[in-house]
Amino acid sequence: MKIKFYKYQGAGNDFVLIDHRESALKNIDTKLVAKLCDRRFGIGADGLMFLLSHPDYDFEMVYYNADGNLGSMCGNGGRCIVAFAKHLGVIDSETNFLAVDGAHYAKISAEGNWVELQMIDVDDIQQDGEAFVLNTGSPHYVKEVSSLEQMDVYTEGYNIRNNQTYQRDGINVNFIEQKPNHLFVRTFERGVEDETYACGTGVTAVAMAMAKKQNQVGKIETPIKVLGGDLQINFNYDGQKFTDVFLCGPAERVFVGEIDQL
Ligand SMILES: N[C@H](CCC[C@H](N)C(=O)O)C(=O)O
Repeated sequence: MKIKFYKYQGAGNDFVLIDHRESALKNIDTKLVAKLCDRRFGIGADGLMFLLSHPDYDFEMVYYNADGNLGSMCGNGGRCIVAFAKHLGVIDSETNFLAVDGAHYAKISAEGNWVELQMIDVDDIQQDGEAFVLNTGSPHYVKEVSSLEQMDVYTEGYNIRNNQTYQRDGINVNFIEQKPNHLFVRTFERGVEDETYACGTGVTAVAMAMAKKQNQVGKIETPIKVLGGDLQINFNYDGQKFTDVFLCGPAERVFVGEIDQL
């Protein structure tokens, strides 16, 4: 049986997308998803998503990490699946859809390549030494560093993700460097177990941690550069809680193909 798939990327975080409304793929297991995401033996992606229909929402997003396991929320994946839903004609310029961490509202540009995705409210930021730890739909560790361009993000990120505190459940590890007009961020992703070019829930966590660290309150807009491009985080912060959180950035359909051997 041939299964049609779409490849999308958002700031270089790349995904395989499958329209599962007609239930195309049966027997989805870890091995199959991991193979489809493999960059040598499969299509290649940081994650794989199914778009499903849902009685109360425009659609439902089901996200798997590249290792084949179900993931927690993926912000860039969420932006890409909104672009996919528009391409399929499931939505037009805005949507309410369901993901693993609950309902999400999003807006998409008329051209279909710029998505502003509302993320969950956050009111709990912990500290681990100098670093901040928070959950923006996925768990994140956020640490400020210097000379981030030269840093060995794989090794440093791997060591934190696999230390005694985080080894069991895993964590996504984000390193930040303050630049004059933006934050530069690099992320080691759980579930990919490698550095990716962008992480949406990660840059959301970064913007929140920095606002808290710098005692900023009010309506805050944070421009962020990642390896794969530019993202922006907007939210309100009253010193306790982050609300009206939006992850804004590009989402591009790269190619369409067929999986013909499963
Ligand atoms: N790339 C994603 C994060 C995926 C979450 C995953 N790595 C996990 O912790 O399950 C993002 O844009 O937010």
